[in-house]
Amino acid sequence: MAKKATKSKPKPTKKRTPFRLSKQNKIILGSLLMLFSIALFFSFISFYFNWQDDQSLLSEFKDRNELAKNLLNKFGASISHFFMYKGFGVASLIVPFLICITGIYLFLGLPLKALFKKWIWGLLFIIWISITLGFFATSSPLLGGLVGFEMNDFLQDYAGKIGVLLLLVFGLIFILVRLFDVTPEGILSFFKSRKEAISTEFKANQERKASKKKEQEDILTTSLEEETPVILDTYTHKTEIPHLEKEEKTNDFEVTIPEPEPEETLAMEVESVIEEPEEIDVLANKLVDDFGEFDPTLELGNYKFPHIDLLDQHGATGGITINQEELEENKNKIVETLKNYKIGIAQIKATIGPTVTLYEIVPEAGVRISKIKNLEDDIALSLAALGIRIIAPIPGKGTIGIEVPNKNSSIVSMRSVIASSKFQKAEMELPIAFGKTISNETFVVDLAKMPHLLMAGATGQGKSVGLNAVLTSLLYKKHPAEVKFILVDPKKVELTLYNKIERHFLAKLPDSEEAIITDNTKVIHTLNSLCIEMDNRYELLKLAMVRNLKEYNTKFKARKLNPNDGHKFLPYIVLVIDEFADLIMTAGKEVETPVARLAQLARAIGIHLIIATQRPSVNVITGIIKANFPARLAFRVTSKIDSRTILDTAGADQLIGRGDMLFTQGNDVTRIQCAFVDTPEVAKIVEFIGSQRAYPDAHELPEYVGEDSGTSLDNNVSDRDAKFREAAEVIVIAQQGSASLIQRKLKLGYNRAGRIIDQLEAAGIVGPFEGSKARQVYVSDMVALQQILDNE
Ligand SMILES: Nc1ncnc2c1ncn2[C@@H]1O[C@H](COP(=O)(O)OP(=O)(O)OP(=O)(O)O)[C@@H](O)[C@H]1O
Repeated sequence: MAKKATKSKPKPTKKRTPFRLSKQNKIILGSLLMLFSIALFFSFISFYFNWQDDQSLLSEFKDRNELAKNLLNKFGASISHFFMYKGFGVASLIVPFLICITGIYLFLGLPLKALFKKWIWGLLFIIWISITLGFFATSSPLLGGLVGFEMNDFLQDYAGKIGVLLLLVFGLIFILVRLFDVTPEGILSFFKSRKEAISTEFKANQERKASKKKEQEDILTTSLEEETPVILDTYTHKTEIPHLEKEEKTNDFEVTIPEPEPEETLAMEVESVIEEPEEIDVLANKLVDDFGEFDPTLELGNYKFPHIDLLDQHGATGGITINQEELEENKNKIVETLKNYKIGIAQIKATIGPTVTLYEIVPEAGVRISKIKNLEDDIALSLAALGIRIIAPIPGKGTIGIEVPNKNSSIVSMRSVIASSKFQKAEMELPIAFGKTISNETFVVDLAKMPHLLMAGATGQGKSVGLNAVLTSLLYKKHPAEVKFILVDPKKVELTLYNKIERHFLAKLPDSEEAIITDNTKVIHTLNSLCIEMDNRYELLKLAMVRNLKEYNTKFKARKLNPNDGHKFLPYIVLVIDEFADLIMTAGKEVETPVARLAQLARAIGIHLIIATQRPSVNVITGIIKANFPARLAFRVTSKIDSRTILDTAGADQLIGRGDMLFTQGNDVTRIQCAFVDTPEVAKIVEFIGSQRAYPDAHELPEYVGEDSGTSLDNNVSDRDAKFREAAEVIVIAQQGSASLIQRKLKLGYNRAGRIIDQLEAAGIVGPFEGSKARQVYVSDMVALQQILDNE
């Protein structure tokens, strides 16, 4: 049975492709047709000049002594006679053209479907030309050929000369309109443009003549006048400052797909799959053809990215200076200290970083690593230095690392990391240049991949500078259309500078005056509003059938999403909270819950959180928050416990401060010297951006109506929105209680739709807010809804 089934399988495919040609055969046939078309063309042309001489030879085709004058001899004479004389006359020249195109299609393996249309049009054209020439050129029958002559004769017998003429005119109009898309407007505009071209040409001619005349006059007058000294204005003011251009993304590597070698033994033909384009794709492609891809940056098309000269060098021009003496001294001390504890060293190597030097040691065989680790304090004591960190062993290297602070640390300027090719060429969604690692490499990470960042550090250790470095990195790489910041600054002083870029880069609640949030209740509203934004975005992603913001925006740019359905380009949103401890202390769960929700869910929809705190204690960085912030950044903290809370390991207590930090995104901990960007530099950058043309307002977040406002459950029939009933019907029909559904179907703004949904909740038609899920609909059908509304 099974055998039978497998045997009968290939039959249908065999039936479907009876005339399929292999690739090689297509090439052979294609080239044959192309050559044949060339032969035809030449014989047709030469037939036109020699037909009278050659005509008598046609009956003596087999006689080898008789030669024709046609370029392709008797073959040319015969075939041309057939096409030109007995066929369509001059119009036959289209035949080699059609054969040549067919040959090219076969040769290149192009789909033959399009060819069919060409042949139909070609044949129509041949017939029309032949009849037309037959009609007009009656004295020279070779122009219209026998077909043209006979057809004319035939048609004129029935429709008369005028009838045939009108028929030919109709044929011409048909061909022009259908084949060449000629329209009356097109003809008019063509003549208009010609007229303009002629008149401008005429004007230019006139001007040229006039200037020539003037020149000649000038020469005459200057030769008569006395020579006067000419004062040249040689002072030119250079205003251009070199700009740090946004790098164009290039794809560096090529992927070559090797052609499969033809199999000799068993050749199998694979039918080329022609994917049927979806209706939406066809429309999107047409839109993209007509208007190009959607460009979110177009509204601020003239926006200039800040240039590198806005940042200072901070004296760090020549990189790191190596102090050989210090190196030798430290090495000797390490060797000696370890010797005191009977630990022998087989090898030692130093890597000099901007603030710290890493001594990598390979201990002699048999030495226990834990023994070295326990000597941390003793080594620090003997080196008489703060901030010694022992990494035993260095992951992936099999050595033990001892990090010793340099006596003279060098500042890593923000300028140097922004200018580094690593940052400039970073193909990341939200690239952040934190600073330099111990091996002096610029450290760049993608915030979109983190996807949230927790920062901690005791006061004065460089947190604010770190935050500024993050914001500066993004300002240098992103257009205002691509990213929006929400800045929360309970300290009220650290982030105020960014007020200047409110209408470029900041997002705020509707009706709120200050874009930088300093008030705790506003923080709660903003966080909840962000949760609403998150739900809305998820809804949009669901509608667009994509999994994340990047895919969504790509689809939107390709015009595959209709803005009338509520779709729009979605910028990344980066929420920065400068002092989280303060918020948690005052607002507790009210802040913790939305932060945790956002941290858990917001990664796919482009909302990223950066939270900084001075006090990394467990009641501030709670378990639920910690679990959702895999990327952590620790500046110097005061105790081992704090270091454990933030990094899950000790080490941050051993840092030396002033931007010395540890970064982890999971397992490995990297020591980085944070890039230094001073307040005046930030001021210059925001001034540069702020002075440019901006959006009319800051990016608006969805409105959040707090529970305290009391409007949510006010079931007052007279206060209801005019669209309440319609909205209720939409919700009941769709059985889905979402504000965005009302928004889309009734074309309302978000706030109004939100209010209606609250009124629907108050009327008992939908259930309460359930986070990212749509509200439950309590009314099952329209009859029940009618009853409820009538009884009110
Ligand atoms: N990356 C750095 N390189 C060099 N110096 C730095 C760096 N970061 C910070 N500093 C120095 O440390 C000082 C304090 O830094 P910063 O204001 O960022 O601390 P902070 O942690 O934000 O303090 P607070 O929590 O009190 O606001 C700076 O004024 C600067 O002199």
